[in-house]
Amino acid sequence: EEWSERGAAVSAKQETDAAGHTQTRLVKKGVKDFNFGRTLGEGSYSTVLAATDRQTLKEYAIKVLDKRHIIKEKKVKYVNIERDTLNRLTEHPGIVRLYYTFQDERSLYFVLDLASGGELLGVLKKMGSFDVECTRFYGAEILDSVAYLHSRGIIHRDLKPENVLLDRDMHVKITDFGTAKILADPRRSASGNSGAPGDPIDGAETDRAVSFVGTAEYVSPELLRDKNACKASDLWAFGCIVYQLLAGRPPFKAANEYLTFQKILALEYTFPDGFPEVARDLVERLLVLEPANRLPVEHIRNHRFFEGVQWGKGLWRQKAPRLK
Ligand SMILES: Nc1ncnc2c1ncn2[C@@H]1O[C@H](COP(=O)(O)OP(=O)(O)OP(=O)(O)O)[C@@H](O)[C@H]1O
Ligand SMILES: O=C(O)[C@@H]1CCC(=O)N(CCc2ccc(Cl)cc2)[C@H]1c1ccccc1Cl
Repeated sequence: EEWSERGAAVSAKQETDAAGHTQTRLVKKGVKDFNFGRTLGEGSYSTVLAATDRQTLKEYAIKVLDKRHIIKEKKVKYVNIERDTLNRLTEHPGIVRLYYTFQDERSLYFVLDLASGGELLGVLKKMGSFDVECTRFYGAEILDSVAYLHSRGIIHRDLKPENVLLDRDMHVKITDFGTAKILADPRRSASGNSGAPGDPIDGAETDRAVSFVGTAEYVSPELLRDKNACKASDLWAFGCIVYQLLAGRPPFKAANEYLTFQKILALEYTFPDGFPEVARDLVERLLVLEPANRLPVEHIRNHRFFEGVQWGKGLWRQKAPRLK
């Protein structure tokens, strides 16, 4: 049988010797336990391959990182953040799950859920834009997943349609946690900050210059202004995504990053004609400059736009709406 502790899974091999005594040897999974298939995609420091476990025939996505490249690019911190974050996010259907990690002399391997439906961005580009029903479904699954991240003290910090993957049943699988922020555990940190919206994040990062800013179109004003990300920063990005699904483009987009940042800080965006009123009200309550004044998760769940959505397990068991 297999069991995994702290993201490292070992499998037990039963062996019986000549005298009929059985031995249980603990064996860590490795490259040889998989048949590697097609390349699913490339990152700046990674290659993601489809792979099949040779014993269980289960399919995975295996993210392979070249150690030399990571060290040269000084990205070791991101690797450890990705591992620590994924190890904390173990039981939500909307988050790409890490089954185990292993390494060889050249590479690091993350064995992850296979999201064979590709990126939400790709689907959106093909459709142009989503109707209200599809936006409601994908918005609800993304929100439910973000609520889980926040409940585990994690801020994603780079939510965007590229990082919302889809599994084979077209349900959401959020990925890309190397740039996430793990809030100090309120029970442990002296500051006892609860990571409430607008609260500065735990001491570690605020002392140093913030090492990371998300993707221009989805960056929150507080990150641009005070270099501080908080849980409400993910809700800003969520507002941008809901807008983008319905409008077919993000609310803040300019010829270059600097002009995009200026639009964000000035809250300079408009709704296209025909943008559904009920969605407009929701977006206007999320794209608010002051993080503490953004609609919190529980109020978003109860917003008219999500009327009729079954939150909880029901959301993840229903069939994804046909994209039309
Ligand atoms: N679990 C997965 N299942 C299927 N495809 C995946 C999975 N994880 C990543 N991919 C695909 O592989 C590609 C590389 O992903 P990866 O997370 O390694 O890098 P990235 O975050 O996209 O790039 P960067 O590191 O530059 O931000 C992405 O385009 C993504 O669509
Ligand atoms: O936490 C873990 O899962 C182990 C712990 C033991 C270990 O040595 N590593 C690798 C640490 C590491 C990180 C970056 C580079 Cl470039 C090299 C090694 C960790 C690791 C192994 C495989 C894949 C990812 C990681 Cl972080």
